[in-house]
Amino acid sequence: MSLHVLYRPGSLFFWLVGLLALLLTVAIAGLNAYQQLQHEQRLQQQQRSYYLSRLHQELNATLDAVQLDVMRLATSPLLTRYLQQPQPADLELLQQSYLSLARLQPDYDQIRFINRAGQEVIRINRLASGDPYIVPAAALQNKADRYYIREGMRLGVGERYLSPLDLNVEQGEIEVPYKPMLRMVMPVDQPQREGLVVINYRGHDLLQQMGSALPSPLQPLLLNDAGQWLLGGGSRDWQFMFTPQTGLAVEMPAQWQQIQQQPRGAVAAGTDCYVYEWIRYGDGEMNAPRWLLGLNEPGRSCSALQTHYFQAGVKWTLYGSTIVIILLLVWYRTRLRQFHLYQRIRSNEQQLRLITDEVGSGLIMVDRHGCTQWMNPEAERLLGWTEAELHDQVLHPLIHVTLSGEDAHADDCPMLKALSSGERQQADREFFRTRDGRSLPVHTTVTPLPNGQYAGGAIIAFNDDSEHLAEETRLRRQAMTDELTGCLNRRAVLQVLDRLLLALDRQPGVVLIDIDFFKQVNDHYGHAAGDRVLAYYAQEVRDLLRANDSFGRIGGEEFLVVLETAHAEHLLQLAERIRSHFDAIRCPVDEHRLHVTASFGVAIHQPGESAHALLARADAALYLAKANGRNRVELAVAEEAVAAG
Ligand SMILES: Nc1nc2c(ncn2[C@@H]2O[C@H](COP(=O)(O)OP(=O)(O)OP(=O)(O)O)[C@@H](O)[C@H]2O)c(=O)[nH]1
Repeated sequence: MSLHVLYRPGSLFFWLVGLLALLLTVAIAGLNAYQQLQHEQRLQQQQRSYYLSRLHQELNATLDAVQLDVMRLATSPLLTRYLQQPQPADLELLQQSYLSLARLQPDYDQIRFINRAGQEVIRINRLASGDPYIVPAAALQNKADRYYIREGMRLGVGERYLSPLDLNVEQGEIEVPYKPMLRMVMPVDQPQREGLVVINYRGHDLLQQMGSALPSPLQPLLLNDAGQWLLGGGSRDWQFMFTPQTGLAVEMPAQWQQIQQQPRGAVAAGTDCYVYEWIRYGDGEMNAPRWLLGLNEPGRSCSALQTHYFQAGVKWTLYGSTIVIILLLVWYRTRLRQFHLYQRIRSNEQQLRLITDEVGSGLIMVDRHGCTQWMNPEAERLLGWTEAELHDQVLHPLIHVTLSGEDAHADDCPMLKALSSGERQQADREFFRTRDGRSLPVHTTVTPLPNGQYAGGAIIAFNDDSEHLAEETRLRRQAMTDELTGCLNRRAVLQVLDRLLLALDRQPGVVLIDIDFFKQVNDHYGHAAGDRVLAYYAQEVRDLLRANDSFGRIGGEEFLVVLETAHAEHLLQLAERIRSHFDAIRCPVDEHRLHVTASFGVAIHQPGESAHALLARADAALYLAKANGRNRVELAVAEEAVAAG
């Protein structure tokens, strides 16, 4: 009957579980956001690498073509022959071949062969229309003071030199419109240094191609080794040609520091993000400047992804936490309800226990097998057993007995009937064996239990019926007893006779006793004295009878003795014994001692004879005794004898 709960709502355990769930949610949201971020970062990295490599390829492809041409010109057999034996015809052939190349490559602004003294030997220029032409010998200049000539002369055999990318300067002035220019130089060695082949490459197309290599809104970036803008800086492009102190070193020194230290990376530039990579064209035989190649992601900060996923992480953490908190609240509410319910059940249980403790009936609960599960104090008191002693004991064979104290049959057990039928059983009179072996009369009701833990079991409610039984017995006895004399009354003694007549193996006999002249006792001593006489002689008769004999008062001063089995002689002897006893004794009434006699009519039952006929014959014998002088015994004659007489 006791209930248990594991924990209260709001207990430490509850909040620990809640906290754990919250932490778990935050951890899952965080981990998820972190994994997503990593995935996105990988994708972003791949995308950036891809776009950078496209720019790089664009640059390489263009410069490879220039390099191929400069190498072809520098190692030309015709040039070798001319240098060994200078012939005007070979010079002209060389000029024509340079001119042809210039026609094929419109981006080649100039193609020159310059001797080791820095003097131009062959020079192809372009007109404003773009058509190439051979610069006449008179217009050829000495370029020994130019930086690219000095750089070229310092190269080893087979090496090349690529100049920085800058704007073309003509006669000390920056040519307008701007003409971005690269110079690729390769020495000519036969085997000693004879001079240099120089191709001036116009970078305009290359920069344009790089500009269109990226999808919008990405923009290519190209800066020189000093961080000065060549491409992608808008108005800052080529600014260094006019003002040397420009570029990233000036614009954003902190980021420039980082850029210089890292071969590749990304830096924030205002609201933009610059993704960069340091590159250098060519292999080990190419002496080329370092460039900063990059792409600009306008309007997108470098930490956009982290910010996005941080915000997503925070958002999902908030969502998750909200859901967890709602679930916790729902859980808390449910637990609270359960707890209140539990408290109510416990309080009901306590009330029920109080009620069952205080109730005047014994209560026993059995399970479906009839085994005791619980009993109240009254049941313990009535039976003398404790709950612990009877717990799980099969109840019926232990306590259910018959009136005579023998074990009751299972078919007659109301508890077993209720368990098997599921119907309430009521029994007005059963007997339970107490612990000390007494038979306790009980009034019992057995109610099956339909639901709950003990479904299929039953509650046995019983009350001590001892007093009721005693009262019943007293009333029954009273109903059979003659109040005045204490012997059986007329109805009871005649019932005894009727019952005996039904038993075939018996031959009952009767003695009818009538006190003589009783009227005179009444008349002389009073009615109360008469009563006392009646009681006195009735007791005297009782004393002379055996236990099996029945004795009752059937009329005013008339009594009947019924013997279960009798012979005429035996019956006559009994009647005579009573008669002589009456005659011999005196009944004390006040100061008097009364001598009272009686007359007796004796009859033996004849087969088939009714009680009425038997009594009629006894009455006839009594009448005869009265008629013959009273204080005597007369045996009734048999029916045939009466008929014969
Ligand atoms: N005191 C008392 N008298 C009773 C009781 N019942 C009947 N009587 C009286 O018993 C008397 C019976 O009288 P009778 O029938 O004439 O018989 P008797 O006087 O005994 O005469 P015999 O039977 O012929 O010897 C009556 O006076 C009744 O009133 C009783 O319970 N108590």
